[in-house]
Amino acid sequence: MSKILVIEDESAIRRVLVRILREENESYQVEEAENGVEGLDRLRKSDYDLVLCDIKMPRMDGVEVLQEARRLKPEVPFIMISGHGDLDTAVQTMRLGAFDYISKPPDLNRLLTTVRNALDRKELVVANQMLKKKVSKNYEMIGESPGIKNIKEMVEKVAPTDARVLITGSNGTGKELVAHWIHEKSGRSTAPFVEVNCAAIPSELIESELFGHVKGAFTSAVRDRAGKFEAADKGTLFLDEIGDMSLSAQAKVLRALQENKVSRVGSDKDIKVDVRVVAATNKDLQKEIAEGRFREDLYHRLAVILIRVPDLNERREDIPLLISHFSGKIGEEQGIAPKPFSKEAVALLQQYDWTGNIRELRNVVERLIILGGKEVSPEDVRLFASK
Ligand SMILES: Nc1ncnc2c1ncn2[C@@H]1O[C@H](COP(=O)(O)OP(=O)(O)OP(=O)(O)O)[C@@H](O)[C@H]1O
Repeated sequence: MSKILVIEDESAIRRVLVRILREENESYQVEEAENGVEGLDRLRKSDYDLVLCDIKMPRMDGVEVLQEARRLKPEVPFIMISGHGDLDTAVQTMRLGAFDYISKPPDLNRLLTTVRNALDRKELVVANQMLKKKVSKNYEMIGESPGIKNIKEMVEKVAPTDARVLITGSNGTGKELVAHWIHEKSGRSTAPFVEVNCAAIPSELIESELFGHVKGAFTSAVRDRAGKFEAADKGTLFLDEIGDMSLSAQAKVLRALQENKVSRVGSDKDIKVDVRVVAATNKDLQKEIAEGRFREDLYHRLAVILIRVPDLNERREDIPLLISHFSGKIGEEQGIAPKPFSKEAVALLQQYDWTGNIRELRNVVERLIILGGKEVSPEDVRLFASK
């Protein structure tokens, strides 16, 4: 069902529009308003999939209605109805965000095609928004501590730029989460987020993984293959555990960053790439540089912006929020209601030594949900939360 609102002061035209729409499709639920003020009022109180709005009306004209509606409900498409003499205004309304305009007296075919197109677009916009919400919910960053607030502020500022970011912190502190966030909040969010765990790939394969290879470049290269830099074109490449990358791969990454070009292993053809690199490490890269294991020039290329994710032990005030967040999530995954934790149990968990590891905390919460009583008690924590 599609809910359509017709805002038109001339009753004859309003009636024609309403009738045409109702006859066209039984699933169109059409409502009417006889002036802009009433139209906006309806728009405030109810959700519509489409608005048809006259431009010239007494009290409040169509342009004003459109502007206010863009503020209130920007996802609702507007089709403007223009009479003699306001064609220029009709064109202008497109710049203000109107989907399209039709002229009076309305041409039946044009009207119905425009209505269908606008409704299709609305569906797409809504589906897209839902998808985005789902994604950003998955990467929700829980915490109200100054450390987390600071990271959220930095992400807001840094994400829309193309600046490279180096994220540091111990294991399981949430570095990958921060990288996802930077991508989601950037202009690159519709392009891929590609992750490479540099520590998990044997050093002899890392170059081919990152840059691809051509057939015959080495024994197992039986066909041409694109690397992760190419896969991340227009998007974000997340180089996790960058401190574990071999020196020869580092040299190639440096070149890719300097020239925005890569070449596949075994080929000297350059391929242009547009990639934002976000890297992460749990190592002290200054120490790695001092000991000759990490290139200083690469460090400076990567660490334009530095984000340090604090250990959980440095932000214990976030532990109760994380416990209830994980309890809800685990309940959702297992199709059960979230299990309550007693205040004392939470307080006890808050004192544990977690170093940085949020993953560890999640595991403990899961264990307590499975093994603990109806309400998780300090006794349960003592029994089951040992690491
Ligand atoms: N602030 C947070 N709020 C909610 N969940 C979090 C938060 N930080 C981390 N997590 C969750 O904890 C787990 C570990 O986080 P993540 O993988 O981002 O850490 P990491 O620092 O990249 O780990 P590693 O060093 O092992 O690569 C993930 O499941 C992540 O969703």
